[in-house]
Amino acid sequence: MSKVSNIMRLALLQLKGSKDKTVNVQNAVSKIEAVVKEHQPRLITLPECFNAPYGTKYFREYSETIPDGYTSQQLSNLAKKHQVYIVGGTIPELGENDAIYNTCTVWAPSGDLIAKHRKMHLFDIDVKGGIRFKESETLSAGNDFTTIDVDGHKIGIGICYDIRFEEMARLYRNEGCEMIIYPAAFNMTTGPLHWELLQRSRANDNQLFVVTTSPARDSSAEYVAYGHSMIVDPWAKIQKSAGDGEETVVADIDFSLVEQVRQQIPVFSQRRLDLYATARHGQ
Ligand SMILES: NC(=O)CCC(=O)C(=O)O
Repeated sequence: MSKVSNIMRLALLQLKGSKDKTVNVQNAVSKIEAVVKEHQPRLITLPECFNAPYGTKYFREYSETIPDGYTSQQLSNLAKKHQVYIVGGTIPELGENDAIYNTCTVWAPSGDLIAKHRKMHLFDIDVKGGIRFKESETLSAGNDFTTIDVDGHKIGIGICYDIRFEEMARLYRNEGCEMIIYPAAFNMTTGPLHWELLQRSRANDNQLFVVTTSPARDSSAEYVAYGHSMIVDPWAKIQKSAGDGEETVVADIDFSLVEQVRQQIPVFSQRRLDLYATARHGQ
């Protein structure tokens, strides 16, 4: 599709979570209604696991089929009602053969599901004295890369831990993406160390926009999310970021920055691929 405009208004909803799925989804619904009324964004993003508590013991209980489950239907209706794109954070998805996935749905203004991204890299870490988490205890990994087209702009989708894998972001850049959106929920151990660093790194390496949307921080939750949803531009500058509480971030993305950076610092045409693809590759 040809580019309709270089400017796109985005709204990132950093939402409070709870153990009540209906409350979580209705909170998202009311925040979407409010931001549409006040700012008319073209694209709205939600956090990772926004309809459920983030924890391996909860994923199956809260899981739903896509696109006929309760959460999907709410997002589809809103996208259609307000003629917006919704990158619907993630929800635990009940998939084929009883497998559960951490899945991002993307809804077009027609109300149609235009993409479904299953988290490809499961969050399995054990930081001594910090955090141990093992998504693979209950989740299966997705195997497919996901890109969408919004008004002629190609956007890649990843989920949280996926951001640590530079190869995935590189692949999206090579496919022509100008932005990568990661619904995410970093934590209080790795968040302060790596959250901003990873976003600015992926943006800088690939000369594109990086957008993350986190749940709001709730210090009484079993998993305490870091917050600080963020938009980083292709110069690796933070365009806008949230604090740690419930917050809506609205920003106008200027996609012409992508081409500016790529022309002025043309690393992608300067790569010495003739030298990198050696026997050492992969060691
Ligand atoms: N939900 C996640 O994938 C968390 C990733 C994370 O916190 C990290 O440090 O990576």
